[in-house]
Amino acid sequence: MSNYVKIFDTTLRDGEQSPGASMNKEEKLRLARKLAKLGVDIIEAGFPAASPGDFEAVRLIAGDLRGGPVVCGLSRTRPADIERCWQAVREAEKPRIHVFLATSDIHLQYKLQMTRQQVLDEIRSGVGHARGLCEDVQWSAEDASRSDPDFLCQCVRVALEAGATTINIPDTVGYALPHEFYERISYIRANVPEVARATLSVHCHDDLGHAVANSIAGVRAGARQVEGCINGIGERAGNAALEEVIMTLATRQKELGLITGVNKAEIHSTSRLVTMISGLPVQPNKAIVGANAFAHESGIHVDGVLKQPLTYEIMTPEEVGLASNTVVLGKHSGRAALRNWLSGNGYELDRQQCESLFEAFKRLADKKKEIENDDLEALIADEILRIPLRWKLDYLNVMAGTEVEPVATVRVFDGDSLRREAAFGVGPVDAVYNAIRKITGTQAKLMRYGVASITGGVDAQGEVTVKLQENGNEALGKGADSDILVASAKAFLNGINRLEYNKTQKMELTPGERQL
Ligand SMILES: CC(=O)SCCNC(=O)CCNC(=O)[C@H](O)C(C)(C)COP(=O)(O)OP(=O)(O)OC[C@H]1O[C@@H](n2cnc3c(N)ncnc32)[C@H](O)[C@@H]1OP(=O)(O)O
Ligand SMILES: CC(C)C(=O)C(=O)O
Repeated sequence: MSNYVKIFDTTLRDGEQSPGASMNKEEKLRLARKLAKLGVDIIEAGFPAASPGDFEAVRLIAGDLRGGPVVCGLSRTRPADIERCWQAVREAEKPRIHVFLATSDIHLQYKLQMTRQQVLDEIRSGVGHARGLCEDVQWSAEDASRSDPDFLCQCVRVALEAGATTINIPDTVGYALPHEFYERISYIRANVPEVARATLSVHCHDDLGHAVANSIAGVRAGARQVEGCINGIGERAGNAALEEVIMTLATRQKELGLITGVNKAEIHSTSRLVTMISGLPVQPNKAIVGANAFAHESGIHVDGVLKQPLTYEIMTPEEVGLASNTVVLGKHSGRAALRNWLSGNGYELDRQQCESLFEAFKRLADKKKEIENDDLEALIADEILRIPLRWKLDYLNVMAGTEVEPVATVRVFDGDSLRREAAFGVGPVDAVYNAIRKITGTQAKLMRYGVASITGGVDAQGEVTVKLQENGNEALGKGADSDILVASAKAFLNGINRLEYNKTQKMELTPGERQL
């Protein structure tokens, strides 16, 4: 038996069945081209009988892709659906009609309202009709994992006799356990030996979170096509995430002995395109393509990864198309992570400086979820360079609203003495800044002003970052407070302190500040 596993992508069909993920034909075409670049073997482009738009999308993709994957359309066993499907895929270099019919008693009794004999007849006529139009016909036994195994085998036999070239065994409602799914595929192979003439395929849903495990169980039992969607999108809880299937086969190739034709370096960009087009975000902890899949924060992990990535990475980020892994600085970071950040950002601190920066960093990390470059730059300025705090906010009062011109009264410490001024402005922040300008006499221009919240909730701490420029000198200022006007005043005064310090020290802008 071949060790090549065909990858059947149904992001454009089953993936599109995710509520809210409908795609227009231009989006589908764009994604189909990307999937072709990813190197999947089959693209299920849609369900042509579903709507004129889906018919057009499948037709467009079939006519567009050259030298690449098989282009497939889904169809019920009804003659009109099959004709419509053929009309849509016939221009493809390698067209496929995919006919499905449910085989479980639950579906027969309640949904199809058909007897087993009627189902067998319908498979024979539907697959036979499709085969009369197209050389490549796939038949799927919807709800196969809940079907009576012997009746399922009978259906498979009929589909093969009618000309099916691929037999797909779906776990439509994600009910199977991996060992059961393995047994089901093995049972079909043992009881319908003629299935060896066709490609045996698996199509698993994730209702109990076993879609990928069941797909791998399927190929271990002899299936040689795996169906799924990028990012694991799809009906209800989704389909098997193809990137996980692909990377499982690649990462455990020695043990499984199976290969695919996928260009793995395209995985990440394909995932991003699917997110963009479907509008379905990827959870950060999602395997392979989640934002945290190659990110490390815990000190012990970062220390290990910096010494040897193999300690905590079972595949390289480059393999799946990411430039590198990321080290995230936060509450759980250790000194190795901080030293790594410092050397990467051009700082040479001695041991003692590193220690005091590390302590300040941990104090900040207890308050703030993620530590950004700006935060570390500010800590270095405060903890290592120890910029003197000449100007310090004492209090401020602001009057603003729809009917008054904003006016602020601000009192500031100048060393040990106090100074107070009032000023108008176009808004409350501008009024505060004009009052501070009067007090400090600064000529600094405000080049950038940004607000971020440090904590959540109504008592969130707001953090203001400003970038100031005066006579060619630039400096960052930061201030945090639950009142955004107070945070703004603190940031402005912090920037003025740093500008004055720069003037006396002729201090260059730090690398982090220069990037801003
Ligand atoms: C497991 C899967 O993912 S299967 C694919 C699911 N995807 C979709 O359904 C998306 C596209 N579907 C559609 O746009 C519509 O359902 C259409 C156009 C196909 C059909 O619409 P309608 O004719 O209004 O039928 P409706 O959707 O209400 O019901 C489905 C009918 O198809 C029948 N049916 C279901 N599966 C099949 C099948 N494989 N072969 C033949 N008939 C089937 C049902 O028994 C039902 O028949 P009934 O109307 O005689 O009761
Ligand atoms: C049409 C088939 C393959 C399907 O989507 C399912 O059974 O989940």
